[in-house]
Amino acid sequence: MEFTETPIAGAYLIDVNRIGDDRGFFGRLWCEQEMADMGLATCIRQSNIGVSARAGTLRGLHFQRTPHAEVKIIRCPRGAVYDVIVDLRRDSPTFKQWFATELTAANARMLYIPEGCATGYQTLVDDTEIYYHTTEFYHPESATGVRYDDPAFAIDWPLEITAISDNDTQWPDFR
Ligand SMILES: Cc1cn([C@H]2C[C@H](O)[C@@H](COP(=O)(O)OP(=O)(O)O[C@H]3O[C@@H](C)C(=O)[C@@H](O)[C@H]3O)O2)c(=O)[nH]c1=O
Repeated sequence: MEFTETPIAGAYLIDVNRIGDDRGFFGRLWCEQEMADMGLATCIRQSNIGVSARAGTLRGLHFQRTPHAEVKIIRCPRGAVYDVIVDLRRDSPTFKQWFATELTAANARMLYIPEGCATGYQTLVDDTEIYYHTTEFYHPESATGVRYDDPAFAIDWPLEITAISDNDTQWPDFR
């Protein structure tokens, strides 16, 4: 696994170290030891799938508040997404900054999102699947979000939005 810190403090891109041969390649998607060596979370409590039918679908931006804050580790085994993280940690040097990367089936890239950051994604092609781990159980009472078009962040999304939940259009302005 190859770890690259993003411009958001404590958030990492995790790429597969591809060991290739004439059949294709082999690589690790998860290794508790390598995560621990990097000082990253190792406790996986849930693994979730999200499937979106249409390109342009936007989900997010979501996070869980303390005491149920969680790390998420996201990848895209089918299709492609533009995945955004926003730093909501008031004591962070990158507070209110955002960062985006493309996660695709072809690049097999993962995004490690620390506690206190919200994440959301827009699908870039039809029939896209994301698969992600969380370090905390789902607690609906702690689950919340910030709006994709909140002027506090001014996130650039790549496509016209073709589908979004009512919840995700209604998160209040961030203060
Ligand atoms: C996250 C989650 C949702 N649910 C339920 C709540 C709701 O009825 C239904 C669909 O939930 P949502 O509309 O929140 O699904 P979705 O918009 O796909 O939510 C996801 O968005 C991305 C950006 C994330 O970061 C994820 O953590 C998750 O919040 O599933 C669970 O039962 N368990 C869970 O762990």
